[in-house]
Amino acid sequence: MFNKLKEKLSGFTKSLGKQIDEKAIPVEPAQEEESEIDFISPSTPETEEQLLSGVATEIVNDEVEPQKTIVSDQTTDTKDIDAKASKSPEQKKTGLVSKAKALVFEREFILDEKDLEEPLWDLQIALLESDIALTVAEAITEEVKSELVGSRRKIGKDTTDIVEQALRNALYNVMSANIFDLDDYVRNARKPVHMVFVGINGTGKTTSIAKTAKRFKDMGYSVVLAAGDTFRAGAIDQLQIHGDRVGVKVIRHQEGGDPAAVVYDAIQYAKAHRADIVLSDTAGRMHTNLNLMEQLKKVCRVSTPDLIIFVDEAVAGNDAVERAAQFNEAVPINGSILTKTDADAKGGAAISIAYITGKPILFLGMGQGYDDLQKFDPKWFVDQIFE
Ligand SMILES: Nc1nc2c(ncn2[C@@H]2O[C@H](COP(=O)(O)OP(=O)(O)OP(=O)(O)O)[C@@H](O)[C@H]2O)c(=O)[nH]1
Repeated sequence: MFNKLKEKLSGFTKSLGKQIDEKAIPVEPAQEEESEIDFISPSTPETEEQLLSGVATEIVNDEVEPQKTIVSDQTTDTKDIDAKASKSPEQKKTGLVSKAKALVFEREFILDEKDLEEPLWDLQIALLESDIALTVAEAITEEVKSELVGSRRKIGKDTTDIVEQALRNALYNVMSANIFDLDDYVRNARKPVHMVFVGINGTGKTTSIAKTAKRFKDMGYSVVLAAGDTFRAGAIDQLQIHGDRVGVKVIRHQEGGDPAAVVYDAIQYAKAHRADIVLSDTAGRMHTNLNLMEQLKKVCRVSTPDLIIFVDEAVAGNDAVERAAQFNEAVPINGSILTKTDADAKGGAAISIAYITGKPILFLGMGQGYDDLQKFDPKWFVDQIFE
């Protein structure tokens, strides 16, 4: 999953990490420790021993005090304490010198806009090549820039950590638009909750309905399916097979019938049988097919769904994002399901779709089995990319 994207982001992280490494400079030791370094400074020879013995006494006292209680029942510790207390001034001095050295080797860096110009350009290209929509790629690079430019940052051994964290935050932020917990919603909503699934042909809409039905059924809800794709030959039977396999009722009419009537009947059935959830299939259609889009608007108007869920395949990249935006204009969607993420190397649609539509991703389809449905969580997603 997302292997190409992982490669590209890792390339960016490494090259900017290297640049930071080259730019990083040793830092002045912090104030407190500076005074300790002064004790061993050859420029103050008369006071050095005095000061040093003062500090050493403090250290020894610090170390002895808390252990006094242990001393009474652990005789071996007494030796330790004695050893510490009897360190020569030279030994104490060496301890302080090594402490000072460790501090001097800490490094920090400040990046300015110019430092980042080229790497951020490379990042933007890498994101575009991963099928991330232009506005989203710009938003990500802006976030990375604002996190890295200007502020003074200390670095540890691995400079790539800093870059990775900036990227993680940026990706998380663009993907977490209007986070919405579908499970909470269903738990609290008036029943039956009605969800209509929309999208183009062949992207995995019917399979996603079956997966969603199974998921809710496993959670203890009773689910009814509405075979609202009366347009495509075989679509009704296909949904029936899925319904039988996952063990939920399917309401169906004749092929070529009015989809709004099927959906209406499914809701009546659910009310009569106190079912919790109705999931309605609709005919796949291109967003450019105006007649079919008008028909979809009618289905959504007549059946007043609680949620309209857009389904598309992650492998379609930018096309999926564009379709989501256009369906959202026709019948305001509440969220998306992205299928076939298991076969998607680029990750562009998954990263862009929530940002572009302003509506959250609800689930990711991750295989052909009924359980291959992952509730979407931006943090989980970002972890997958950097695992
Ligand atoms: N690898 C993989 N395949 C999937 C996933 N979801 C669906 N598929 C497959 O995609 C194909 C199309 O799925 P359908 O559910 O029939 O697609 P649809 O959108 O309902 O198509 P229409 O009925 O033509 O509207 C099937 O072979 C599914 O098994 C997924 O998450 N991963």
